Amino acid sequence: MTLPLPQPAIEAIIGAGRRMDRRNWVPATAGNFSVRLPEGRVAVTRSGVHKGYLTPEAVMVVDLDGRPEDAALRPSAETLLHCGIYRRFAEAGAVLHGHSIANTVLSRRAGESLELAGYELLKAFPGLATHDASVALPVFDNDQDIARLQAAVEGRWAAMNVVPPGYLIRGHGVYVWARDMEAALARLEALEFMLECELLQGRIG
Ligand SMILES: CSCCC(=O)C(=O)COP(=O)(O)O
Ligand SMILES: [Zn+2]
Repeated sequence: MTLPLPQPAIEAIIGAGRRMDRRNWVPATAGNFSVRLPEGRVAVTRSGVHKGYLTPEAVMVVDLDGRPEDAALRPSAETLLHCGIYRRFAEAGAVLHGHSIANTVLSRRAGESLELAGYELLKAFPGLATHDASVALPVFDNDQDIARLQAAVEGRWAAMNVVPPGYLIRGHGVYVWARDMEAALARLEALEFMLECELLQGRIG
């Protein structure tokens, strides 16, 4: 017997899409979102829909290996990246992926990581109580083979002492996670704010 998809998870995902669309972070059908459910289940957006106009039917359930409960439905093409986050970080309750202009442009110019330092909004990241700090966001080369991309992400995580709750994919977008959807949105907004600052600073020199 299949368990129901809880209404709060559906509402959190639809609300995230609307909020990110208002900021132009999910153009065309870009972006995907998920919420961890009990019993090893994950609510995730279906593939190929506009994330600013999600309906309850656009949210489905997969397991922690990305297998859909309803084989007739196609989950996000990037579901394995969401599942990788939930498998690795027990505290992760929601994952957001967006394609902003700032994260796309800056990730194309970055090396293996992008450092954000001296921003008050760094406090949106765990363990940073002051602006006098920095976060090195990992940057991964884009790859249409999502299982291979997830393997690269896991390889980098394994070599890090502290893993920041986010990363960039070059020329593609950002992934951010937190304990729940509200916290993930706050973290994403803080991160995108800092990325926009970096972009503007690059323009004015
Ligand atoms: C037109 S966006 C290309 C795919 C992508 O990067 C994305 O975020 C959306 O893919 P999904 O399968 O989740 O709709
Ligand atoms: Zn994407």
